[in-house]
Amino acid sequence: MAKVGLSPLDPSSFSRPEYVKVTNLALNLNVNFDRKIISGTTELTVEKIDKTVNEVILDTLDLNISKIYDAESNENLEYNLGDHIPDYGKKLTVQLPKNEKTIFKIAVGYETSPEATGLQWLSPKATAGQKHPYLFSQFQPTHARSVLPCQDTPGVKTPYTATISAPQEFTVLMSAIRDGTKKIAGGKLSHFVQKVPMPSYLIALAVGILESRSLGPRSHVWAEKEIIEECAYEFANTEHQLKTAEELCGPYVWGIYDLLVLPPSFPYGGMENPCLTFVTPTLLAGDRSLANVIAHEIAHSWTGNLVTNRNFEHFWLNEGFTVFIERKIKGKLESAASQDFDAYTHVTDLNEAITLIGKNSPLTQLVVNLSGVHPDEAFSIVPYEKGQTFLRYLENVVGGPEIMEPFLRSYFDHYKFKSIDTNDFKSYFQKYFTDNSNIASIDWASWLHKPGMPPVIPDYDKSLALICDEIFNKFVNWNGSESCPIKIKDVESLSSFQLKYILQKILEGPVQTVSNLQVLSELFGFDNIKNAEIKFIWLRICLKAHWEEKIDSVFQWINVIGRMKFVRPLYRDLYNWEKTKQLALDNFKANKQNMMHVSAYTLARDLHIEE
Ligand SMILES: CC/C=C\C/C=C\C[C@@H](O)/C=C/C=C/C=C\[C@@H](O)CCCC(=O)O
Ligand SMILES: [Zn+2]
Repeated sequence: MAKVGLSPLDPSSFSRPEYVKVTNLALNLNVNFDRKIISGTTELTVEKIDKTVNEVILDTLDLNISKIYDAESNENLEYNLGDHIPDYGKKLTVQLPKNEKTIFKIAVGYETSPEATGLQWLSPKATAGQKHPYLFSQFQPTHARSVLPCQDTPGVKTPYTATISAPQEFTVLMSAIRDGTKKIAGGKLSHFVQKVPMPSYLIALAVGILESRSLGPRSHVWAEKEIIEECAYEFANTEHQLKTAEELCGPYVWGIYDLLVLPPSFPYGGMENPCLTFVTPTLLAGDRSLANVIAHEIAHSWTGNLVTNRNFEHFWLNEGFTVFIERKIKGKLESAASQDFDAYTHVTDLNEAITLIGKNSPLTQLVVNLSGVHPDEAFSIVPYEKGQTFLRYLENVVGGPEIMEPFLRSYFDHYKFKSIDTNDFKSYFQKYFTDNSNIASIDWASWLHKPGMPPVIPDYDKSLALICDEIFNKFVNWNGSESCPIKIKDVESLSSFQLKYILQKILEGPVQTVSNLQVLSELFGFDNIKNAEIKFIWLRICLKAHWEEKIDSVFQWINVIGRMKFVRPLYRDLYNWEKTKQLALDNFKANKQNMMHVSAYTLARDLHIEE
């Protein structure tokens, strides 16, 4: 059911940019760690699209508004705040000055709530340095409205400037070009400019005690000093990845590409905030093996950030394209076999996700209906993996990468700086390939609108998987009485992705005995494994085997890291084992105040807790 007052163009926003549209944002905000609030003014430039309309509609969530005024005349403006709709907030309707102008500057004075869903305020003990607090944001999909009044829909893109005041010793970073700092009494001002129009969900802010290291001509990595050298080592290939992405996609328009490695509670692997990708420290494997997430975030510089889904019902346009490009970068930097291995092994993940959601659930369609469903609730890997599968299928139909890649560059160029929906993509594709008779066979309706697994799974190169299948078969056919049939020499040349694939097969296969798992653990050194992807699957295998000694390790890990990709399945596994069900519920209750809103919100649903 659609929620009252939400837009017909975007079921997750109150705003109506088709009448009056925000065209620029200027933030002037102060960060108060003691009160856990941000306060100040956001100035919005708005333009009448429909000259007969005299009000602008904005999204807000838990903002305490003190006044709204015409920034040019300083005259107060009338406004109305609607009823609070859980998860969506309040519709803010501002009456525009009554004159002949079509462009206005309105300023909103306000402060945020300490519970702002788009912010995480960390106490010193949740940081590596342990001495100072830390603040970071995560606005995708609809949390920008908890920090600034805005048209919080990806259908609206604007440039922004910001002046942020914070205590002197802190570094302030945003998804923008840094434009200098100035000392003031009791703190400092940090200035930012983002000239490229972008949606509200890409505005980002982090404030902490940070250091940086250069990664290349247009990149720095930022992190707390305790992990900065590790980060500089891990992400040393960033410039190679950027150059490869540019060869595939066209010019990089954002100027700089910096990385910020956040404290472990960050809920995602990475977030593609322009000029400053946010990443989880769970990428720090020590051997650069998880830097594919950086390729993913770099790819977003075109897919999502330059060409943006009009609303989150078309999220696959952001994420399916991004995974497709990420794997192409991998193919160019490593090999075609590893590109395909990545795609092939994720078919299993897609299947697992679809089974969990329900193979007939409309949320497993590529294009979803989000009326009455919050995007955070609908989020899964389906748009990522089903989306990339569709694009790979289309690539095969049109004649391969040599034909598809020029199309991709043309598509990015055609729709750059715009927000589009699936029909825009479809019509551009059909027009571009109008002379290609193969495209008549594409069953668009099934691909886009049917739930469940994709209609076609492309014939991927499985050479790297076959090596793993042999090792897996040896292990599962082992009765445990003779010595383990897997030897060091069988596994030492495996990549961490191959090891992960073997473990995934073990997880999906029959329950293992603890004694067989002990042998496997010694062989691979799982007790001290640094690679978070391996650690994750390994702990799931241990829980499935009801290996009681490992329960503590699981809780220790999920109480430190916040990455939902790992934390959610582990909580679900704990919930599904009678011995750990109540422990999981108690642990969640004890720790949810340390989690970001999105983690607490989705975990409460996973654990069937009525909030
Ligand atoms: C069908 C889905 C419909 C709507 C979802 C829209 C937004 C989802 C929202 O919850 C925000 C997602 C943010 C994602 C950020 C990063 C991911 O790419 C990370 C993926 C998982 C990981 O690696 O940790
Ligand atoms: Zn992504």
